[in-house]
Amino acid sequence: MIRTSGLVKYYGRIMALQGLDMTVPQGAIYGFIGQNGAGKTTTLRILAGLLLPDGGAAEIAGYDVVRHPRAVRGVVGYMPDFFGVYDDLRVGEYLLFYAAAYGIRGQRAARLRDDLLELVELGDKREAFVDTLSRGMQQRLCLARSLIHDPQVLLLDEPASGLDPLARVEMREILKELCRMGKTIIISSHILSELADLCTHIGMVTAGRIVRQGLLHEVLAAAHRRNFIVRCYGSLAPALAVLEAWPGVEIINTTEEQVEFSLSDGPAQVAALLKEMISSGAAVTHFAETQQSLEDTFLQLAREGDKA
Ligand SMILES: Nc1ncnc2c1ncn2[C@@H]1O[C@H](COP(=O)(O)OP(=O)(O)OP(=O)(O)O)[C@@H](O)[C@H]1O
Repeated sequence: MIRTSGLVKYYGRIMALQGLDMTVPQGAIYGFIGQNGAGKTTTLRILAGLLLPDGGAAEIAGYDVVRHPRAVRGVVGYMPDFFGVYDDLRVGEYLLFYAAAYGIRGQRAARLRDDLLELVELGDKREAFVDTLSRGMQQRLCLARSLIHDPQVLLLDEPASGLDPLARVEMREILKELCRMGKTIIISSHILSELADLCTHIGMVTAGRIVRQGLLHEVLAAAHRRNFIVRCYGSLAPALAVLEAWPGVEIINTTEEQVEFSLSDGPAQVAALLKEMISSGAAVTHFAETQQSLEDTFLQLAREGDKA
């Protein structure tokens, strides 16, 4: 449905995209996760046909974004991370204005306006001035605007940014409804946990490259190193010496009381490691696994991506 290969984009000397390969299957809600400056907006703008790449290729619903920009704009709805609203324009007029830009007028436009306002739960705000809406309502109006030409694909740049928790839940419910309607959706965010219970797929971008992508649960499972904490009675040095020599161990943090480390091995290796610590003289009082948060998983993936 959406595919980029080796996508490259420069801003002057800055190489914002460094060969980005993205694959988004039809009907997916694809969480496009990356820290500030990773290249999310640049990728989405290229996919929306608003920016030309300097190298590589991108295709949406069979259309090449460089060779068929008009066709691409017809199948894509784009919601930017920053958008302006107009003074002295009512909510209903705002949507009619965008409908007219797509050549939709008259009764058809009025019906569309009402249906879209219903979908984004702004039915009772039709006559309100756009600049009096709350941030969450403006985001939903912008989403309605991006749906005006019934696009198959939605590109949403940080749609939940600046929203309070309730407004986030409302946005999430609308996106799930759009997914049920058969849309393919890319949502960018720098917060993995924000997308984890919404997305079917995930792509993690670091420094202009995708470092992991695929089904959400597969990406998380592949990334899932397990974190442990070990404490000793007396010196930690014997335990630390074993950890430093053990293949696959990454020491995360050492204090006077404890060592925190991560390991990707299964239970047999974990047991062997503990046994080795004890036989090398460590008086282990505590050896336990800690819960790794989604954010930790993301940071770890980003680190692994940087090393690759
Ligand atoms: N118009 C521009 N001129 C110069 N550099 C730019 C421009 N737009 C983006 N960049 C740079 O390109 C890189 C990627 O930026 P991009 O906005 O695509 O990242 P992002 O992942 O969307 O970040 P954010 O979450 O902060 O929006 C960054 O280093 C950024 O500073």
